Amino acid sequence: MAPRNKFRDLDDFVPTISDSENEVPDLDDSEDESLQKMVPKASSNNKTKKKLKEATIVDEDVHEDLNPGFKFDLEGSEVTAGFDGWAFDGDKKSDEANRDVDLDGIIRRKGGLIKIAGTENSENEAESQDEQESENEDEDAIEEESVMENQAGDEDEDEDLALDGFGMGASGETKADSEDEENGSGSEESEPESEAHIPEQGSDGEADDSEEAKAEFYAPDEESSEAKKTVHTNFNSLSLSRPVLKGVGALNYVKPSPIQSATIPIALLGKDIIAGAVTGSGKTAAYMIPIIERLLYKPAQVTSTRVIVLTPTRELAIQVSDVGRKLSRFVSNITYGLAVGGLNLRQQEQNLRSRPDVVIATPGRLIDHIRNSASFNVESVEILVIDEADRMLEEGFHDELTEIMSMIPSKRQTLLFSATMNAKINQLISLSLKKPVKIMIDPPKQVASQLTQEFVRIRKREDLKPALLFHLIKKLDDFGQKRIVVFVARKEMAHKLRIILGLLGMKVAELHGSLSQEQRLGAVNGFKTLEVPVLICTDLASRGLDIPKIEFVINFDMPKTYEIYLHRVGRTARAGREGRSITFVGESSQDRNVVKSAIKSAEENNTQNTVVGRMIDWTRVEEINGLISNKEEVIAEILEEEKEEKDILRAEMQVRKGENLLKHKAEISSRPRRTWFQSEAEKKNSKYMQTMSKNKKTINSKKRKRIEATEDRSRSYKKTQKDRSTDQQRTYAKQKAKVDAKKKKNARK
Ligand SMILES: Nc1ncnc2c1ncn2[C@@H]1O[C@H](COP(=O)(O)OP(=O)(O)OP(=O)(O)O)[C@@H](O)[C@H]1O
Repeated sequence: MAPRNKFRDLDDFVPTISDSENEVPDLDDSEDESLQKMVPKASSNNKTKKKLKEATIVDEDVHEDLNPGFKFDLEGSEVTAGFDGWAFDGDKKSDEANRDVDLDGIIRRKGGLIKIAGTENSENEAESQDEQESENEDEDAIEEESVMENQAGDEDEDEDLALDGFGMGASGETKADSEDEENGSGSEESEPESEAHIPEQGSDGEADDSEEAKAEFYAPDEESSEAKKTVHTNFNSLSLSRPVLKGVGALNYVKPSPIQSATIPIALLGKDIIAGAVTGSGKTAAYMIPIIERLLYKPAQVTSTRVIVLTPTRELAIQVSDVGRKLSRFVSNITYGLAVGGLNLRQQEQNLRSRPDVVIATPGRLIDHIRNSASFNVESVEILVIDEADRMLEEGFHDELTEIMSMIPSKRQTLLFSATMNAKINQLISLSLKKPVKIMIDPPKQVASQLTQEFVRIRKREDLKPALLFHLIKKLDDFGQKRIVVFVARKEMAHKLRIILGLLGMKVAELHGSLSQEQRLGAVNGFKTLEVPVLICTDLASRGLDIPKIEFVINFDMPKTYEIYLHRVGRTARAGREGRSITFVGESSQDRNVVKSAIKSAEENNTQNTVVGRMIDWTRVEEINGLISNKEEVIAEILEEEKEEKDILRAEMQVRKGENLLKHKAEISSRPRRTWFQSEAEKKNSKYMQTMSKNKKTINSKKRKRIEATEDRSRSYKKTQKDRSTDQQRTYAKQKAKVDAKKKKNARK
């Protein structure tokens, strides 16, 4: 029989999974549990029901399965959805719905994706891999120099890597320079995809919490220092049950990471926790292990959702569910469910109907399911985890979190995990934590110790960046055996780079918010299997992406803040492995500040030797750029062709949608309308109000009236079923005409 949890004997054991009042059951015979607590009370959650009634009713999302895929508009700034790609394939759409433009096919037709003359480094030609590697090493030796070493006497202005980090004043103040930003990516048309909302650390303008406030809010400091002091050198000493230990062992975890060692015992005690540890330090298992351990003791007969894990992105949710399933693979009766946007709503509904023990959710979709999915409820939730808590509290999830808090029982255990934890007490209060134990591992502003950080100063060669990227990828891994993640600020750039590199013979994948669910899954899975070893992504993918062995992270565009930089480079050098980041540095103060912070942090942590400058053979890069310049026209043609194909696909989709509508009209109109938490306009307003209150600015009456007017407008008119039906028929007719015209045109070609 599996060992019992030693904490059960402790006086201060606070139960969360409802085994508490009774004897500890045997693992394989949990029928002697008290049932009452697990049975949802009929009278509970009146508040929820009231809110349900009051909820705004908007259009039914009856055709979400017919999503025609993403439209890539290089002129616009369309963002369709947050990232949700992960190793999840339980939610496949029909082949018809999956049809997508074959961009690689177009690139190939235009002469790309084959090795083209002039793109190979001379040293690579007709040489064995060994020979090439040794040459690369030689060249690397020339290319790399320590940023920390003063290159006195070297007058070459471009390659002079000075003690202060490219003459950028690294050892000076890291505060934003007062001078104007003169370059950077200001020439781009649209907003960066997701960076803007991540505030600079310490720049939130809120005063630090007073000592008295902290003493009142948090558990005594001794509890957290005691937890950190007691280092568990193996999982056995954490008093976990055998099936859990087997699950941990199957993942090859030998030793608990510091955050796991400190938090697992406290979580097993049922206490609330606020935990922070650097990215890649094993936070997911730090909360999943105690959850699984506690679920072992749940009553067998009653199915109910006992644990909710909230994450900001669908990708992270899917990843957490993956880790949970793996860790509990030797536990027979733990079930998981997902409630995340972007995946098939009806399939999720079906799954949630069985009331899985653990539901991993993004906030909006969770609210949707609580309101609209028959027989799913959260009345028996006993543990709530908020992953990436800092981001959740910062990024406009406030209203959703408040709503969720009002729906789940207040008698629960709450666990907050984050890579950084800047949230102030007044932000945390709404989460109704009970004397949380605060456990912060590692100084927050630090990269993994096995990470080598390289910087390349771009100066006025912004336009050479695509060529430089190609040159670097070839140098780092000409044989496609290593995974390289490239971060860019905008999805348009990710797309364009895919085409440019494709035309130079290099197949790469893109990952950003304008892709459909299937495209994202395809990109991530192809990258995981090394089918496509280079993944170009925006910051949507910079958090939570845990793919084993990413060797290199290239920051094609410098992130806005050092915090985002930490998240990006945290994709490599995970769990004690080695990794390398290469960052292109422009001349803007923003770029300089990130370099300064990296160097300063390395100095403080005595890891100066891990920050190096990379010197570049710019002549070679210029040559590659020449090849790219010759292809401007082809690039434009590819984009045009892609757009046309997308238009056709979309139009065909509309036609099918129209046909379906007509065919299933009666059934569709008989479905109950879904209710939504907030309309888009309400959400925008709410975010605006939050920003205003955060910035402590008062809104003048004019602005307030304008906001109220928008709010009223968004609520005053709701489409009727008839309106919708007329709209759809009109669209159907239009799209059909369009498709016919296109088909005719193509036939003439
Ligand atoms: N005790 C352990 N021993 C070895 N590897 C571990 C251990 N715990 C976790 N890992 C591995 O470390 C990697 C990072 O873990 P995880 O994604 O949970 O980190 P994280 O702190 O949540 O990162 P992020 O903040 O980026 O989400 C994963 O591949 C995970 O399997």
